[in-house]
Amino acid sequence: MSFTPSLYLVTDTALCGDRGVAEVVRAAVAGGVDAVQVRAKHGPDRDRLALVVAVRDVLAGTGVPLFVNDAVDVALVAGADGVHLGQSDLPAEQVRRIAPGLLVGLSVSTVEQAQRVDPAVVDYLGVGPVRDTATKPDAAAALGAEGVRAVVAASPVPCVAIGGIHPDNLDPLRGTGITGFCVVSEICAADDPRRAARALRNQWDRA
Ligand SMILES: Cc1ncc(COP(=O)(O)OP(=O)(O)O)c(N)n1
Ligand SMILES: Cc1nc(C(=O)O)sc1CCOP(=O)(O)O
Ligand SMILES: [Mg+2]
Repeated sequence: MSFTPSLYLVTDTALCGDRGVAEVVRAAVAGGVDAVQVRAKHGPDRDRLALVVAVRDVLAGTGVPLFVNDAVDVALVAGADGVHLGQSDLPAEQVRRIAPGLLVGLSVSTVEQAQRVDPAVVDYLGVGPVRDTATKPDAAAALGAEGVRAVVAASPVPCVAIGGIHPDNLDPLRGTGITGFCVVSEICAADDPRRAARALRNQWDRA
């Protein structure tokens, strides 16, 4: 299956606040989000699993695929659709071997990393960061739109851009070859996540 989302939400539990991640996801999907990744970097696996299951239940019947950040075991136990791996996470080859039913996403921030991707084991790339972002202080150097274009050109699989993407800097990403883009804070920290998602989706679809 080819994974080519337009608007991919990556969750941040703290930014979602008292509303909870699952309710923010529900609103964001109503606004046009077409892929979701649960990214919970802190806390016990039991809590991570409960969060993924809650989001899975919100997404049931919507057709929106669910990814889990980093944790292949949690993705399998929760019945998620895929896992997103970074350059320091488990190698994609091994993950594909032990979990052939999961979609696999991989983070890249250089042309060389994209050139090394095996399309038999990786389904899509997260290319970033586009801009510096407080959401991931340990991200690589910002690529800008031209950097994203170069990485996408080197990739054998579909790419989404990530990192510091907001309405005021989205348009330059058009024409870089990405199929879509990811946001965390623009939706998770929004007063109205549905409206924020709808605005991003309309802006992107207005190609
Ligand atoms: C779609 C997408 N792209 C990139 C990332 C970043 O993954 P990683 O480099 O492993 O960093 P953490 O998210 O684990 O801090 C992502 N999560 N999703
Ligand atoms: C999770 C993540 N990965 C990145 C990468 O560059 O790989 S940047 C990032 C955080 C993106 O958050 P925001 O939309 O709030 O800037
Ligand atoms: Mg990771």
